Amino acid sequence: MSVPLATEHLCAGYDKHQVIHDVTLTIPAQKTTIIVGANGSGKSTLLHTLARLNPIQSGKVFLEGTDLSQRKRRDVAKRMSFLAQSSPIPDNISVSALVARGRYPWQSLLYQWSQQDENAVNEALQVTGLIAFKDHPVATLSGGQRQRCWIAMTLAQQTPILLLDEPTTYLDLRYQVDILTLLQTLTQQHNKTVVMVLHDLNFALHFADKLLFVKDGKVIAQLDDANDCSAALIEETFGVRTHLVTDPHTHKPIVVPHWSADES
Ligand SMILES: Nc1ncnc2c1ncn2[C@@H]1O[C@H](COP(=O)(O)OP(=O)(O)OP(=O)(O)O)[C@@H](O)[C@H]1O
Repeated sequence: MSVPLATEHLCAGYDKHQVIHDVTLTIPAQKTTIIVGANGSGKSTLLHTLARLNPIQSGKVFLEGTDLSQRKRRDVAKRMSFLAQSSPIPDNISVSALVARGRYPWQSLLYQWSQQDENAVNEALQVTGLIAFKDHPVATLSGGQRQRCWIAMTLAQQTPILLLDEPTTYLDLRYQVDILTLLQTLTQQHNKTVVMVLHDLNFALHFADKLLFVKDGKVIAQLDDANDCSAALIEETFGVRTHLVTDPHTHKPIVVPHWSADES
């Protein structure tokens, strides 16, 4: 099985401003990789660069063992989908029409809308709990429901690799758990590879098979086991003092911030 995504000495950013510095990493196949780090540390820039939405300044990104920059656009879109932090909603678009946009790499002049496209859209609506809203205009939905539409669109693309930038933004606790569980099911039962940025450290520690800690544009730790996370690493990454306790059910760590200077 080839490595879905990897970087070698990757440097990336905006014009002359370098944000990502010399990052070498591998994304494991059919697992969930979660990128964590402070605001402005470069998580989104890294994810965008993996998705080829940001130019590489130096170094390389490899998609399934081949140089990403050499792959054709449509070919990349069949292998890898990307959910941005926020996107403008097209005017008057319905939920099912937005989700159907996820099918774009599979369409061509010769190959128009098919039963397979219809099934992919319905399945994506089903798993995100949106069937009842399929004919509603997206603009009339709540922030959380809209977010589920975007996730459904990403799922409808039916790619083996999914990159998601903070997919649980706006979601209440139930849908945060539901969406992260759904993404976990995709890796465990449907052979998908998921890479996402997540702000909630406890969800990250629970759901990640691999954790990437980003600080000042560098990946300062790549953990294959959440139990290798330490309060020292969290303090280095976020500048916050914490202690870790073990969840008695999952045996995974839970991060508890030190609420006052008295806690040492
Ligand atoms: N389009 C852009 N043009 C120029 N600079 C940008 C752009 N997007 C981000 N940056 C800069 O790159 C740096 C990293 O930003 P990035 O969005 O990657 O961080 P992040 O870790 O995802 O932050 P957050 O947690 O707040 O979403 C910041 O200094 C930011 O100002």
